[in-house]
Amino acid sequence: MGYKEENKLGVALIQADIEIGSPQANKAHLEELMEQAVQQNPKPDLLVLPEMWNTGYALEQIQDIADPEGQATQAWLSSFAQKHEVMIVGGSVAVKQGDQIFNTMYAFDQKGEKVGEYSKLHLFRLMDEEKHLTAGTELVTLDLGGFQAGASICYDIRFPELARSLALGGAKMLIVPAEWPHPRLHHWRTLLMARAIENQMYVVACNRVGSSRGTDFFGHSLIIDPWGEIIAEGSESEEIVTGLISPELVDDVRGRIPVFADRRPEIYTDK
Ligand SMILES: O=C(O)CCC(=O)C(=O)O
Repeated sequence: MGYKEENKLGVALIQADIEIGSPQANKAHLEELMEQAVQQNPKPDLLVLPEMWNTGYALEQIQDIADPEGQATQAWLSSFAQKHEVMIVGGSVAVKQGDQIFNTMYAFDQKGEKVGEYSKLHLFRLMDEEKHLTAGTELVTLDLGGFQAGASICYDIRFPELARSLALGGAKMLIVPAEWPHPRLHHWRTLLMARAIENQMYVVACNRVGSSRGTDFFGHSLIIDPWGEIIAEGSESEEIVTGLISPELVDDVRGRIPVFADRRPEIYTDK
């Protein structure tokens, strides 16, 4: 049994290392960690994986190793979710659609039904993403057991407009799979904290660990509450980071400081 009876959601972030360019090895490794996560007592209700876990940033080979239509990834996530009766936000994977490659998140409920998918909107030029990937075009909110979760991926958190739009659309949680490296730990923690405080929403962020081609990824996966308090934070090693979140706290914080009612959109510029 999970946490359902208390109207709370138990979240487990799978803070894993990723082997660049090796989708099969990464899937097998993640599955081991996910098995460990669902053996915990109480069992988490929701698992969240890191960004681009199938290929890592093997961008020069990405046309050859991205998952065609995301089919293999979706079948695997759906079957794990159904078998273990757990919701999964499957981080993101490189997905091939025709000649284009997207950085795409898939989410499933406990019955293995797809809840939604989201492709990263903001491509990260520092890693040449825009040379190899195609950006998504849609805002996505996932219904995770009645808890509305806005979708974002890594670099997306540098764009406060995205989290604000998702919050205005009803999201009470921001989900953030990432491959965020040193030396920008300060940016990662500060931006995530800010997105939580300014939007009075949970932030659930799963970053990878380990090194690829001279880049060191620091983990520090975070679960932050709508008051900006850290519920759980990962180390720099592989681990499962867990925490309990409650939709009522979002309403409580939004009731205490009515940021959304006090906005002045008629004065802000759009562009
Ligand atoms: O914005 C950053 O500093 C890191 C972003 C990133 O690594 C990514 O989007 O993959």
